[in-house]
Amino acid sequence: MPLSAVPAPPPRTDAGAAALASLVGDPEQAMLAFDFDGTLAPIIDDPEQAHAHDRSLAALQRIGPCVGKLAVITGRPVRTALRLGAFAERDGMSHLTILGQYGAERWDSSTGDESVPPPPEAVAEVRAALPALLDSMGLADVRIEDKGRAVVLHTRGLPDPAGAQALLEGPLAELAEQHGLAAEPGRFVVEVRDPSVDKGAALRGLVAETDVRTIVYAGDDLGDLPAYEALTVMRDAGEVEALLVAVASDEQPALVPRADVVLHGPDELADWLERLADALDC
Ligand SMILES: O=P(O)(O)OC[C@H]1O[C@H](O[C@H]2O[C@H](CO)[C@@H](O)[C@H](O)[C@H]2O)[C@H](O)[C@@H](O)[C@@H]1O
Repeated sequence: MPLSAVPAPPPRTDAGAAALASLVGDPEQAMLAFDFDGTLAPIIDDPEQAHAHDRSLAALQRIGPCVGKLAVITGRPVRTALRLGAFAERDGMSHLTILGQYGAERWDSSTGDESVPPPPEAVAEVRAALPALLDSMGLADVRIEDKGRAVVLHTRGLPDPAGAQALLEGPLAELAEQHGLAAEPGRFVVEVRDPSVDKGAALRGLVAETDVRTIVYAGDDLGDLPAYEALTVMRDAGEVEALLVAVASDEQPALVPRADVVLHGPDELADWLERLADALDC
């Protein structure tokens, strides 16, 4: 692959460079998979107002027809991801699968079919207990996002978001455990949900059914670590080539040491995707 065909910055690992060469050399055998918030969509205070980055979407519309698979693997419900990314209305996305709520939900652009199983009753029980708990902790201003299968407590926008999150983690873990759920931390959020689904299993399932050889995965937060882990295991076993992209932030550096390519925020991901579209000549 000529140097000019490598989207900058080049991978800092040999395994990442090999995966990028495979992607550019044989895009039909490749899957590009993305987290949504903090990766495709810039982080903002109100989760209802988040939107996918225009330039990333435009680049993906160019890239989509050239590759075997596009995927969005997100903590968002699929219907929310569809609304915030307007994925169903876009050209070039005929190979897109959205796996929502960490893989519990699914939508495929090729058929328009969506699978949204009913939420566990335990989540509604936790949701009902939250106002009293937050009141008792002096944290009544915490934003509650009810996703049906999960409930998310947001501390972004509070005067001390990190302090409020630290205060919440213990009591929420206890409440979640009482209901057979788990409290998972993220970027100024704690999410109470069923821990039996994760992005690693979701990604593995999609790889198994699509027969792709090269996978790119881009993420920014702790919920993306299982996808990194799954790809690392598959790569080390020689099953796939994998390129791990970290969309890094001061808030969450956990993915950086494990990434092949480190980008700083969704704007830099948009730049990288535009260069990739040029390299693929799509
Ligand atoms: O898997 P993802 O697509 O990254 O979804 C994970 C969670 O992201 C959302 O929260 C994050 O984005 C918000 C909007 O920018 C921001 O306010 C918050 O601080 C971030 O943590 C979302 O609201 C959650 O439901 C997702 O679980």
